[in-house]
Amino acid sequence: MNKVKVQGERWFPSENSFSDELKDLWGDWYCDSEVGKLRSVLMHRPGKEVEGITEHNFSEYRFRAPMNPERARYQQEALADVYRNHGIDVHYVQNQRVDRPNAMFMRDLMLMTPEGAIVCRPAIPARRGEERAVAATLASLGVPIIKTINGDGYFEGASAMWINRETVIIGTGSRTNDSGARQVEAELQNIGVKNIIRTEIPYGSIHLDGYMNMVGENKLLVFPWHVGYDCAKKLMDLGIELIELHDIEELKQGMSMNFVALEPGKVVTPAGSPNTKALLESHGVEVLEVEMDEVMNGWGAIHCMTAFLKRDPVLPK
Ligand SMILES: NC(=[NH2+])NCCC[C@H](N)C(=O)O
Repeated sequence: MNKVKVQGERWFPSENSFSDELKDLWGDWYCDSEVGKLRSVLMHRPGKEVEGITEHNFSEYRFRAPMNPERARYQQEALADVYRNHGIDVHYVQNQRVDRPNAMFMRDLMLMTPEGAIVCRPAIPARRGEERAVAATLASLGVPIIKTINGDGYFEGASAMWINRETVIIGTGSRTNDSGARQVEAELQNIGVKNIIRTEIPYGSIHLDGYMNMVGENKLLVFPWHVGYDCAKKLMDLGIELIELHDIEELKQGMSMNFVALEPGKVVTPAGSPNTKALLESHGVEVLEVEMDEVMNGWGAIHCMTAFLKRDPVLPK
């Protein structure tokens, strides 16, 4: 008589959550804010792709002016040195395409979350495809990819801004459509984000970081004429202090809001915007400056070039 035996031991699933196991199984990656102490970033060193940007073609790539590759690399390296000097790990994208001059603006290609990265889908044809090398690099580092924007959606990382573990702003406009925004919202809800503030990005801007940026826990620098009233109201109701920057020349020409917080109350910012610097200092923010004029010819600066891989958590008030 052939007896099939039930094996003595049962194989039970682990009831641990993904985030309980993230550190052990993948690595120490996390981001739920723009200001929690910065530990690790992903950048792309401008390679061959920026060597052919001239007077004749710069606007095709949505650059502001031709770019001197050597100077741009030098300025990016100076920024990376500031990060390294603050104990931040700087990782670089591997094997990026050589026909995508905007690839250095890493912010737009991924959005880090507490459980891993969302790989974006850039909106403009001149950028589409940059995300593939980013996905491969994330995989090789061991950063989980929790979502890749697909279907008819497009979404760029700078269309979202973390306020704290429970709150994220998402802006739709020329770089993020409703489908892209909904895909991101679904992922954020899945990992416990409670307040998603949807807002419209004005015609004259492409990303949220063109007119808002966090400088400390519960402290947001804004250009008040761009922030929708409903968005501002929701933020204030959540206890977020809005600091108003009024200098449109510094904001647009000097990209003075395009900074990265190294920790709450300490930012590294493009040099040359004294009014913004004074405003930040008057709110107790320490400001480090780095020359960025060459990089700015690509119409991006410090915040645009820096994707976060790890920040310390920031819990809601
Ligand atoms: N996060 C940002 N603000 N990125 C700016 C990207 C600039 C780039 N030339 C583009 O049009 O895509």
